[in-house]
Amino acid sequence: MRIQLALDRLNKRRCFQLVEATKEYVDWIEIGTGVIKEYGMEIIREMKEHYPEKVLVADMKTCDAGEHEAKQAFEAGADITTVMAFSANQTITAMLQEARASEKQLMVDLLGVSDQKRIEELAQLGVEWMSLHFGKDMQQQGEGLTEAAFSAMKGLSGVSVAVAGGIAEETLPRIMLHKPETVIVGSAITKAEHPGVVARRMKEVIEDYEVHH
Ligand SMILES: O=C(CO)[C@H](O)[C@H](O)COP(=O)(O)O
Repeated sequence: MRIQLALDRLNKRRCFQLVEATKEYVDWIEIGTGVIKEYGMEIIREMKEHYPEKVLVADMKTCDAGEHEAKQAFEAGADITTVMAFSANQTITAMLQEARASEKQLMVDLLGVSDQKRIEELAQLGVEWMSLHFGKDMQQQGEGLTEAAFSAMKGLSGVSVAVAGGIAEETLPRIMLHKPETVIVGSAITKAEHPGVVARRMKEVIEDYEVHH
């Protein structure tokens, strides 16, 4: 299990400070959608230049014009770009083709999509990464990702799972039970008084779980 640090609702300077403070404990770096809207592809380029060893996720949340947006993200240095699960199959297929041509990857964001048929259809299209996502605004009310959401992912062959949405030190143990390949953590680290300390503790919790399971 790896940690993907999600950089959302932050200015560029703070994004770089947070990566510097947590880089020993996080595996992947995500430039959040709002940060991309603010700074464009430039921040993807700069982050990759500073941290070439890190897998860089551009959370483009594409929903149309897939080929163009995948090219944009990959050419800027992203290793993974994201697309919304409700997008047309043509969008997803075009992005998968771009990803394969550049030897990069596509992650499908399941925000708002829980239909088993759609999830299976995505797998059949050749999607290799899906993220179960409990949205920021939904986090104001509700208990987070349900067992049903995790169940929908069971039995899909060739699909790696990421989980996102309000994951914190307290909720991490419940998430780990489902053994996702990637745990996406934003605010719990980026809004912490000591981001490096929280990232280290979360990494330790994961490592400890992996030793014992
Ligand atoms: O994609 C996102 C928001 O759309 C975030 O990256 C994801 O939800 C993780 O952030 P947080 O831990 O703060 O919820």
